[in-house]
Amino acid sequence: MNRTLAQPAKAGISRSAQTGHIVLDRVTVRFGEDVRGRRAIFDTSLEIRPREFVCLLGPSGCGKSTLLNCIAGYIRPSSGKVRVDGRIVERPGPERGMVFQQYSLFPWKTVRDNIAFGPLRAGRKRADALAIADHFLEMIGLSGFSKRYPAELSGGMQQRVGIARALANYPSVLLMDEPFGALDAQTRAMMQESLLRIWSEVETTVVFVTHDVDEAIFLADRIVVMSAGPGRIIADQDVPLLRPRSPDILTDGTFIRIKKSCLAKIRAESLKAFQQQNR
Ligand SMILES: Nc1ncnc2c1ncn2[C@@H]1O[C@H](COP(=O)(O)OP(=O)(O)OP(=O)(O)O)[C@@H](O)[C@H]1O
Repeated sequence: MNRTLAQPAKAGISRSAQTGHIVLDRVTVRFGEDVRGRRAIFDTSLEIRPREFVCLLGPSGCGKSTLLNCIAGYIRPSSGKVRVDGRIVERPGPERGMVFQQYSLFPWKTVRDNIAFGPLRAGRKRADALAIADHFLEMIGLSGFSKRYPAELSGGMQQRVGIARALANYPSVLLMDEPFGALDAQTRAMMQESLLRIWSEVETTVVFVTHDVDEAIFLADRIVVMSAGPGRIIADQDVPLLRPRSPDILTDGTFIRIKKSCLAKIRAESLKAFQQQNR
């Protein structure tokens, strides 16, 4: 696997190769005022190693986004702890970049200024911030679009800018909540390949939420399947497919075996979730 550093020296940034270690220790999240509040996640422990690419799968409403938001620091667990690189997560931070399904770019800023925003806010000089933006624009293949505004780009291009914007903070962890969910099938397939190429150039742990089993297997080193609410981990499956990956692996025997296993688990949990909703 070719995992070279994304030229941080040029931008004056260096990071230990071992950052991006995530530990969830018996995390429960309740929404509501007291212990009778509805539990979205229950007593969940999980360890994700530096630079791992982990996909979270599970039925709708099982707590995937809640778990991601706990790592991001947007939600504080009702009990248990989340640690990233040994530090307890208490609030959002630039070392944990987030990419949402909705592109969430600043519509009034150019593509280049959207990407430069994080480094500027972190106190970098404008010239440095723009150099970082240019570096990531090149990485995502949109150097020719630096002066455009988000509304002038396709959905896939906007999402590439969203990824570049998160990476411009040189995060140790990249959290992605169904980032390709709003894209058509062809664009989505191109984005998956593009993401793997980008990931091969940066030293970042990725936690990626999706409903799409093919997408999860294509991208991940490891797939974590969650139960119907309250979410718990019911399967933790390695994906032993070689990298770099091409769409040919969709017909590989190992791919199909993992797909059957994941689909069976998700179907069983989706049935439970459906029955819970109709009670
Ligand atoms: N802010 C909130 N207040 C109250 N309940 C919430 C809140 N956020 C999420 N929930 C509830 O927590 C549960 C888990 O939601 P979450 O969005 O994490 O699931 P999900 O697996 O990401 O769902 P989907 O796949 O449909 O996006 C759901 O029952 C949801 O209604």
